[in-house]
Amino acid sequence: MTAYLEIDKVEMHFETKRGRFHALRDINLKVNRGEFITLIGHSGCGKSTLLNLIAGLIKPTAGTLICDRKEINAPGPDRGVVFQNHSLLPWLSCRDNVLLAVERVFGDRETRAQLIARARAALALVGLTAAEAKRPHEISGGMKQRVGIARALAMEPKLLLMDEPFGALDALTRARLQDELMKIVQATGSTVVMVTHDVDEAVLLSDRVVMMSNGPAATIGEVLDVPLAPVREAPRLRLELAHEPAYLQSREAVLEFLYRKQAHLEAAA
Ligand SMILES: Nc1ncnc2c1ncn2[C@@H]1O[C@H](COP(=O)(O)OP(=O)(O)OP(=O)(O)O)[C@@H](O)[C@H]1O
Repeated sequence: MTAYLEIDKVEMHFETKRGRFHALRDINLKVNRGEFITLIGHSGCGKSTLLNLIAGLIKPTAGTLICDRKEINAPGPDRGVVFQNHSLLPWLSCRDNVLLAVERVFGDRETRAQLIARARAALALVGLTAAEAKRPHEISGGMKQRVGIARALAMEPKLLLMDEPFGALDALTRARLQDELMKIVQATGSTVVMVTHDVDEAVLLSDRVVMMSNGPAATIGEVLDVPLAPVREAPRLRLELAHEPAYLQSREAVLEFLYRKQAHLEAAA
């Protein structure tokens, strides 16, 4: 089976005032359709850079990224992106923020009523029907983030890219949105690549946790297969997992990588 997303020998350098900066080296990763992947690593190791490469927002210095057999060289509606800061337009209602994205993808082949129906369905999926007419300043941080997710989902992307989508939220809101995301993934079967700093979030949600080494010239250090039933089959239940050996061992493996293996390298550098 060919992978849905294929990252092959990717290198990323940035030209800076102080010369060339080697951000990523020899990144190789294959993601299958329907898989949920998280990228985890210490701050500055290049997680967002890798996500931006997949989104097509930046181009690699070397190597190739292929999505659904086509080389990625620009952003596209097949890849929906959710950033940490919702980036909503403040003068538009929640519905119109979502509608804007929907129009870009489906505007040339659907009526306005159909486009509005799509925007409303996406807001319903994240539980925001009641807030449709509100503008961003009238809703909470968690709700804004849900509008951002609705906007990405409304484009029906085959690949959902999320850069610390819940990073700015309090722990309870974060847990609620993680649960919601699991339900959405089950309903849509989306393939997801998500950047996170949070070990529990990574293990709770993913089929595989991709652990990155420290930069400069960061690369994929280890990939952990999480031996739990995939979220796309049934949302995982956090309270049950708290005592589940497979969950606890996975969590320990990620902590070990981040705080023992990578901490040593950092100290030695
Ligand atoms: N446009 C750019 N120009 C120069 N250097 C950059 C650029 N973008 C990122 N970098 C550098 O590349 C490295 C990786 O940055 P990136 O934002 O991808 O890390 P990250 O793992 O997402 O960090 P964090 O977890 O703190 O968000 C950092 O050292 C950063 O300073």
